[in-house]
Amino acid sequence: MFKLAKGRMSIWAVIGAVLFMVVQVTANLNIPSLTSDIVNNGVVNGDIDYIWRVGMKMIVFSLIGILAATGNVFLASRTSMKLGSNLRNDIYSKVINMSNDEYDQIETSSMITRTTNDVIQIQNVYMMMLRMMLMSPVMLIGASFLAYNKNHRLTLVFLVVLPIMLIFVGFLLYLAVPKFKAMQTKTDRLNRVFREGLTGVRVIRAFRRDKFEQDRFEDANLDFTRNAINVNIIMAFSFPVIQMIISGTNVAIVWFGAKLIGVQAMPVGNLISFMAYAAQILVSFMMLSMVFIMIPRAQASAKRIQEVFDLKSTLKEDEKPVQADKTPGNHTLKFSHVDYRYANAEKPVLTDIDFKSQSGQTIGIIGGTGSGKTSLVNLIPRFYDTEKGEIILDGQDIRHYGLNDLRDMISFVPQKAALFRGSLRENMKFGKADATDEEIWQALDIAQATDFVKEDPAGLDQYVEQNGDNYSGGQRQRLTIARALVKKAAVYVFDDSFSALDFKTDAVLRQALQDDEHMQQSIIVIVAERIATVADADNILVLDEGEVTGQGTHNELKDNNEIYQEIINSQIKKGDEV
Ligand SMILES: Nc1ncnc2c1ncn2[C@@H]1O[C@H](COP(=O)(O)OP(=O)(O)OP(=O)(O)O)[C@@H](O)[C@H]1O
Repeated sequence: MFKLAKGRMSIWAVIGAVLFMVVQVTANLNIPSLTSDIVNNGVVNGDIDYIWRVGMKMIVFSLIGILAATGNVFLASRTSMKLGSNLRNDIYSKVINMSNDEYDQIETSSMITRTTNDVIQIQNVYMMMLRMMLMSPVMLIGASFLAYNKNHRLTLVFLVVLPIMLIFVGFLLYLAVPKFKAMQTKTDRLNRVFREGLTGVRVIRAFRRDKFEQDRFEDANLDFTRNAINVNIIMAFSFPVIQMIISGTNVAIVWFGAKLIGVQAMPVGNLISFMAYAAQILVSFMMLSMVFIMIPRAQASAKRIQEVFDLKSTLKEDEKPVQADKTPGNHTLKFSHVDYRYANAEKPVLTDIDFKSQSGQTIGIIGGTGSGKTSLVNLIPRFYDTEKGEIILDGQDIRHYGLNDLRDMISFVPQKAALFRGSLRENMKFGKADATDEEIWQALDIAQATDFVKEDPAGLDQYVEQNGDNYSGGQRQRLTIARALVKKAAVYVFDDSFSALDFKTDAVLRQALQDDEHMQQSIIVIVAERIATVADADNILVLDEGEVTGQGTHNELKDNNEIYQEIINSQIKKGDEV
């Protein structure tokens, strides 16, 4: 937990909070002594002047205490909130820069809980620590010392009370800590089920799984609620017990104190201040135990956050990266006997992938579902790294380029069309921040998106909802294609990006790509399940179970590749054009 705070909290704010706390405790500890003074020397002797003088002192100490407490709360809150904010930023930046292998290791819902709920636990516990954890021992020691000074014999009461308190707090910790710790994993489960339900709501409705999903959610919710209720029961049960212990202590103090006053072994005022110190001792003891209840939960949260930071990047950056050539023309791409295996997978998903291409050429990749097409293209921008073999771009192993430099050379249209909430213009500028409207319209033209974009009078200012939900599947695909085209790259990868387009649009779009001057100077990689989409490619790779069973032009493969023929036959049967 302390490791997480290192460098993310202002040391000056921490020192400031501690100093304010010391001032606050000193002021608070002085007030009971002044009370006994005012009673013993002012009230008992009827000395009004004395009462005024000491009274004024009490007011000054109270004001100092209030101001110091305000300063302490301000600095403690500020620096712990800052810690929370820094942690969130760092987790986000870690996640954004993760390789897909690392990303696959922690579920998205858990990642969200870690960034929000877990960070809040850490932030709260630091605030408590700066407020109470440091204050309690100082107050405990100070109050005990001063109480002992007021009357040695009365202090013996604590020899009975403190062990009772210790046993009770120990019991409380034993009951509450596991439940507090479990809160985080239960929050995770609740978020996961909720998230799945939300993202898959249409599927759930279509398959009439509403009841099943509702039960699943209720189950997770009930589990979470039960735990939360148990935690609250324990806490609710603890307060009256503590109150009872405090009241019992007061009764004992008054009982024995009265006897001491009776035999004139102690002045009346000392009894009053002794009771105040006793309250301070017990309250600080309680505050300390509360912190000890909260720390294990925060530690569990800290462990979960640290797990994210500790994810080792499998993507190693070259210490002396070579400069990438981002100018159009003259680019080459070569896969040299590439194997790839997902983390923890038994066998490679890609074996001995070998092909080459150059600017102006289109590579088609075709194969059945799960044959490894997406896995293959994901290797080009280094979303994952090859297990064996090399991918060579412009004569250099892609691992020799800086990661950002490499990704600048590639424009990628992922299988799942993802758009972001904001204006269409903002979405289109994703790959080229300074793109002009003209460039954007040109890309929309090639992507066959101009017509439906123009239907909205807001044009490029039209609003894109989260995930691009206000567009149809085909429209979303065309917009993601346009976004990729706005970026001027050496390699364009279209991962099954034409699947939601009708045949005509698919054909017109591909023709427009071929006619575009910049595209003619780039390498185009098109992944498809439809023969028609890749038929014009200069080289088509036929993938089957991660292996290239053949490569060549449409006509070559049509004649001599069995799998290609099977795909053609299956699509002819379905009535598709070839
Ligand atoms: N993140 C992952 N972790 C583990 N295995 C994966 C992962 N992604 C894909 N796979 C496995 O790799 C194999 C190839 O998947 P891939 O997505 O590359 O196929 P594909 O040809 O693109 O399929 P589709 O056309 O259905 O998208 C599949 O068997 C799949 O289960």
